[in-house]
Formats: sequence, C-alpha cells, structure tokens
Amino acid sequence: MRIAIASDHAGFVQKDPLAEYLRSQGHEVFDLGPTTDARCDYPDFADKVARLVASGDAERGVLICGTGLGVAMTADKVPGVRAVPIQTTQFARLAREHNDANVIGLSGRFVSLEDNEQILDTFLTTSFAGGRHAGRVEKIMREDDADFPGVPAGFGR
Ligand SMILES: O=C(CO)[C@H](O)[C@H](O)[C@H](O)COP(=O)(O)O
Repeated sequence: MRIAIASDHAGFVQKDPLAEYLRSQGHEVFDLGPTTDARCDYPDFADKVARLVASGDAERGVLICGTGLGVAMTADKVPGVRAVPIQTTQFARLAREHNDANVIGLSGRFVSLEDNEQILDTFLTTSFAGGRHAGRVEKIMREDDADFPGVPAGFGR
C-alpha cells in the first residue's frame, strides 16, 4: 500500500521507526517530514499528508503528534479525507469497518511505539464493512449539507 507519513516535534520520535516498520511490512512510504525534532506546527505537516491522500497518490495517511488530535482535526479539513485520532486497536478496527477512515492520527507522547505498530497493523488490514455504514459515510463526505434535518425549532437564541 502507498502510505504518506508525517509528524510534528512531539510525534517525531516515532515517525522514522513507524515508517521503517511500514516498509518492513512491504508498504511504500512517503515521508513528508519533519526531518528534525525542532518545535514546529502540526497543521503544516498534517495538511501535506491529507492532500496526498485526497489526490489518490497515497492510499492511507499516518500522522503522529503529541496526542493525535490536532493532526486529525487538520487533515479532516481536506475534502476526501476521513481522519481519526486513534489510541487502541479496537478503535482502529472500527474506524476502518464503520467509518472507512483513510488517515490516522497517532499519539507519540501517550501511546508506545509497539502499541502504535499494532494499531497501524489493524488500520491497514481492516476493510470497510459497507452495508448500513455506506450511506452514513456518504453523508459525512457530502459537500452540500442541505439534506441534513437541521436543528429543531426552539433551540438556540
Ligand atoms: O498533540 C498535539 C496537537 O494535538 C501537538 O503534537 C502538541 O503536542 C501539542 O499541541 C503541544 O505542543 P507543544 O508545543 O509541544 O507544547
């Protein structure tokens, strides 16, 4: 599989080992940086990975920051991307089966390298289940929200 990977300074310690792990599993890995652990802004790197996934040049994206949260929030802004922050293999499986997630946000500060390798294994080998989930994912990806039910009258100011 073609996989784009990037981190910020907080995820840097795991980026190269995870890239190497993915290569050892036979994947083609595009490392989009950074090249040092100097403090940087995670949105700059998350955006690169998200765009490579959205274009189809990469099939999946792997992002590592301190928590996995900010990188996923950034990647989700790019149309075509479904990014999720993941800390367990169970959630990695469900993110694939139910949400067809194509970008994963990992925590370099709170989850061990070994656990993140297991999470990646699950994320990369689990298929989207389709069925009842297909229409829900289609709703996530809709650019036009006009068909959503909206907020009932009486809420808000
Ligand atoms: O987790 C993150 C964003 O969700 C980042 O990787 C940073 O760890 C977090 O923003 C803290 O930044 P700091 O400059 O390392 O304090």
